[in-house]
Amino acid sequence: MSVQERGGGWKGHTFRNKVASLHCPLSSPSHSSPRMASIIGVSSIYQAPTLELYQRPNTASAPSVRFQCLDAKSQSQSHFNSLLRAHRNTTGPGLKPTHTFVPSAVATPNSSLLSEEAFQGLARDLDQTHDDNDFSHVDPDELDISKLDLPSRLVETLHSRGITHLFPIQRAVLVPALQGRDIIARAKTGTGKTLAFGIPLIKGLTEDEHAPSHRRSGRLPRVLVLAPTRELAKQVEKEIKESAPYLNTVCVYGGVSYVTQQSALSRGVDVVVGTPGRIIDLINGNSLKLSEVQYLVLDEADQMLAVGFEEDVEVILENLPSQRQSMLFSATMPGWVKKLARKYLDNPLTIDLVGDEEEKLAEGIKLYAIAATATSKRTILSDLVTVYAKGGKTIVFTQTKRDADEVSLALTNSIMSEALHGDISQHQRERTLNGFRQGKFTVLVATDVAARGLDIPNVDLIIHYELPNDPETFVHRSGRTGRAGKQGTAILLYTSSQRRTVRSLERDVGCKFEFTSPPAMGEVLESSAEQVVATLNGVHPESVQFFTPTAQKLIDEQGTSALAAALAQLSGFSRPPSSRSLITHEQGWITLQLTRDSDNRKYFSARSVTGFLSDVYSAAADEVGKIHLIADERVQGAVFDLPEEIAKELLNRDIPPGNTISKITKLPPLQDDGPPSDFYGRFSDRDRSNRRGSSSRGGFSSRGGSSRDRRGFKSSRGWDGEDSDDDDFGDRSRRGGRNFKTGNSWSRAAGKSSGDDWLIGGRRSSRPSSSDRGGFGGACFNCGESGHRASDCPNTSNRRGFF
Ligand SMILES: Nc1ncnc2c1ncn2[C@@H]1O[C@H](COP(=O)(O)OP(=O)(O)OP(=O)(O)O)[C@@H](O)[C@H]1O
Repeated sequence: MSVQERGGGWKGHTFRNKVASLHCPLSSPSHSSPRMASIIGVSSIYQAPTLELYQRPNTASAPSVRFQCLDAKSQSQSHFNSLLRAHRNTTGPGLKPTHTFVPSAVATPNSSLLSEEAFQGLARDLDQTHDDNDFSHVDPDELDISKLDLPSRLVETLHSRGITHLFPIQRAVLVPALQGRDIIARAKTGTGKTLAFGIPLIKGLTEDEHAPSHRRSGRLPRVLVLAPTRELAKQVEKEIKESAPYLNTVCVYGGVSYVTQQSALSRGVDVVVGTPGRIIDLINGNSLKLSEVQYLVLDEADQMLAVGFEEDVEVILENLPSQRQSMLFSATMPGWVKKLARKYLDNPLTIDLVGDEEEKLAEGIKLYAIAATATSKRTILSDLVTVYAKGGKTIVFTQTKRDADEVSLALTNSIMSEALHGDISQHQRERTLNGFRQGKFTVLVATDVAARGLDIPNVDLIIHYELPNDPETFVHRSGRTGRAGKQGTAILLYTSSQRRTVRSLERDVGCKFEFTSPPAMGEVLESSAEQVVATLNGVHPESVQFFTPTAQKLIDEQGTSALAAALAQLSGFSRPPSSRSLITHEQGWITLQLTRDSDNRKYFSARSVTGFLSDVYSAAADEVGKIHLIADERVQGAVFDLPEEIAKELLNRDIPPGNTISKITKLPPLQDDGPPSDFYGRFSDRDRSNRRGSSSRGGFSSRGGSSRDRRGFKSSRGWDGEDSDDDDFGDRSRRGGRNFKTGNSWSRAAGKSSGDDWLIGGRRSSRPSSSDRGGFGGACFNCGESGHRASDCPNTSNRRGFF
């Protein structure tokens, strides 16, 4: 412990290796200004900052500061008080408090608390005190829930759930919440926000519990938690119930009968968790009375806005007693949430564990980006699951309900999978989520309604089957893995015309993707075999005995190939995997590479490839699929797809000298995107919705409201028409609430409508093929001009000897 005197004031206290730095001297005579004394850092959250300005008698200047430490542990408090006494002794006796203020504080990601004034003052004042702000070492005792004076029943149940130490957001919220402060908080996904408000609420209710009025039947709720979706509400209920089974917690949400909820409420309740729509219905039906609510929690407040609950939320808040404590959790702070905080929260403390930190994702999530086309996505999906999830749980996010159904159906051939979206009945959703939680199936294909808040333990892999609507959605989707400090993987599938959007996503989210290719067949086979081997451990020893004699016989006869055959059969590869394009991943295609000697300075384009093919083997020119130029200035070359049989034949043909053609197993770096539109026949998303018979809405819809995202794009989901899943997970749509849809503009900006790769000479080309036209569509391989083959090249002077 040290007190440093500098220049008539004091600069900082080191307290049990942590720093409570108080910035003095207070040079301004106007000591009523909070700016005069700023707490620049408090390492222990137990030292909730109350700042008192002291005025020396008979002097108009140099007021002193007292920093009051409100600590859960009296020992710490008394230590700190002696520190303050020491300080007072150095500055003289007779100080009188003139002004007390409790600064709004902001907890930084390293879990220190900084006053807002201090934040502002930091840039101005922080000079040589950097070392003082190293808060990295936190006394483990401060996190140990058995040492925090929590009710023993709560500690026991938390322990039985494997929860022994607080997570940072819980640590940061606990003391101010116990002091009764209103709180606005934000932390990364999966970091334990539910218990951050849950633990102080449960403590408050548990201590009250012995009051007779709090045990009587028919008692009114003292806690109200508002959640934007039914699933989130149920999850909060589950977390509170599991942590405090002795309290009566009731969850109310739409889509199910009122009767059960009404009778649960009438029996007496401590905590009500629910979606705003159903809560209002129950208030109107006189089944829910909020007159005794002491604690309000608004979970995922910004999502309330996104799903159109803002009016309902305000109506509910108007109905609450004004004497209450409120906590608001929100990932972002749109205007409405700020307004809500100003109007309904009392001098809230802001606890922000994300701050300006660039990386908005929880640590431990490894990110990959893989280029794919609409067609190839389907083909590679099961390979991605096989290789990256390794038999664990995967959530695949689609934009539309229809895609969720279709993708799930397509996957079911190889991997057990279920869809989850707003068109599925509430009961079925619950069955699906329970089945997924329990591992009855391993792949959940969901629309964005499942992105926020859902806590499914041990999800190993997230696949963004389509680009998310906005960076926040990306963070929330990805945050379904890597929860509670675990590791996870998220893969973003994008079309080549979306590459720039992927780069913007990196900037916006502050993350880095590893750009990689879909798994090669060898990796898929290897992972499949590993997973099959892992399942062998689950075979009962008695069953093994039955098969041992046959196994022995097979090994004697065939050696290891017998076991290999069994593994191949169990992996679903009883037949060898057919060849697959490296570009589109379609089966039955082979990707070849053509390179031209670098001393040949002629212009090389995709048309040069078709020209080459028609000269060497015209069937290949007719059948060629995608062509991509190699992105290496030193190499004149391209990769292209051919049907398997044609490719084999081409490889047997003689080719002009100076050229090399080969089958490749890995793509070289390819030149970046072509035009951002696909005029070669893949359905753009707009086309796709028309194809499905969706009534085109003739542009972007915002159904009852519009807002702008931070790029200034008008919010709407645009193309998805009625198929988009704008969350029926709450009760909003039934109540006719306004439906703000954020951000599809972002994916529009992402080139969502444009879709496919640059395709020249493609077999899906809407342009007539060379045979249709009876002419030649490629460029002459000799002179580079279109309309003729190299063999017919009129530019004889340019003709190479070969022809
Ligand atoms: N202190 C703790 N120790 C161990 N596990 C914890 C602790 N606190 C919470 N958990 C577990 O961590 C998981 C994630 O918690 P929670 O769902 O509250 O996260 P969240 O921050 O609300 O996430 P999201 O932003 O995605 O909604 C839950 O399974 C929860 O039981």
